[in-house]
Amino acid sequence: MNLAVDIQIVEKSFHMETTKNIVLNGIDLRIEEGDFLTIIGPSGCGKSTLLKIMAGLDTEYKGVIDINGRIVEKPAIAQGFIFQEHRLFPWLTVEQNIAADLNLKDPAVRQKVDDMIEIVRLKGYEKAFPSEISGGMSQRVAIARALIRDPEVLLLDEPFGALDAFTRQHLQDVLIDIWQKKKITMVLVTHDIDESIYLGTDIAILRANPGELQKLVHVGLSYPRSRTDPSFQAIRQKVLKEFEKTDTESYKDGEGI
Ligand SMILES: Nc1ncnc2c1ncn2[C@@H]1O[C@H](COP(=O)(O)OP(=O)(O)OP(=O)(O)O)[C@@H](O)[C@H]1O
Repeated sequence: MNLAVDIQIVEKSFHMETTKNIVLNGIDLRIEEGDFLTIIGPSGCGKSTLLKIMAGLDTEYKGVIDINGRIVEKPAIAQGFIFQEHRLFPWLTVEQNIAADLNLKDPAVRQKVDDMIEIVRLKGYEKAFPSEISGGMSQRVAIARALIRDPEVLLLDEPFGALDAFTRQHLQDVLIDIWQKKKITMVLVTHDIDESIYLGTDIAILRANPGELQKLVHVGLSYPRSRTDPSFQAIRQKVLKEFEKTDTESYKDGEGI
């Protein structure tokens, strides 16, 4: 396997009026091509900040992010980004949102949009507007819009956080399906331990104050996974144990999850 993403963050801090808040400290992580890294950790430990740095949305930090040999210095198509809320254009239909600035009249684009609609399971909703579809469907449109540009890495920040448990589980399966079909490197931030195990080839557990890598857990289970399987539960215990450690270590300053 080739190395897809090399993350070396020496320090990321935010400066308040008189204080300096060190958010990420010494994060050193490598993601192999085609892997699915999930990132979990207590609230405020810097998960979203880490993802934004990887996306090139935040460049004010000490360190370097390398994606397939290219240093990330600004947002680029190579780093697809999915936000918690879908951010679709309300005045465009599903297919127009997926195509966005690409010309839907171009037969090659039309074909790609149709393929994406198939992959994200939205056939029949091509002409619907965002106001006419559910939150889960909107998030699938957002994923299709990122994927149609063939990113090298897809970065997802709590993409299913606002959805109900049933929709969430369905979309986790859709995401696994996309990941397996497109063989794309994925990085997903979540608060949900089960989601991190269900999706990830590897789980990065962060602790807070400052955000540091507590543990990298290799999941090592085949897909599709069963949440009730003893091997799944064994990984869960392992992750929970690490969480207990971050709990006592991260909340020294009285922060809650
Ligand atoms: N633009 C900003 N200016 C100042 N501080 C910020 C900014 N963005 C984030 N922070 C601070 O950085 C820390 C990490 O925030 P971040 O959103 O990355 O954490 P998180 O782990 O994603 O949190 P959550 O799980 O609650 O979404 C927090 O203390 C937050 O207040």
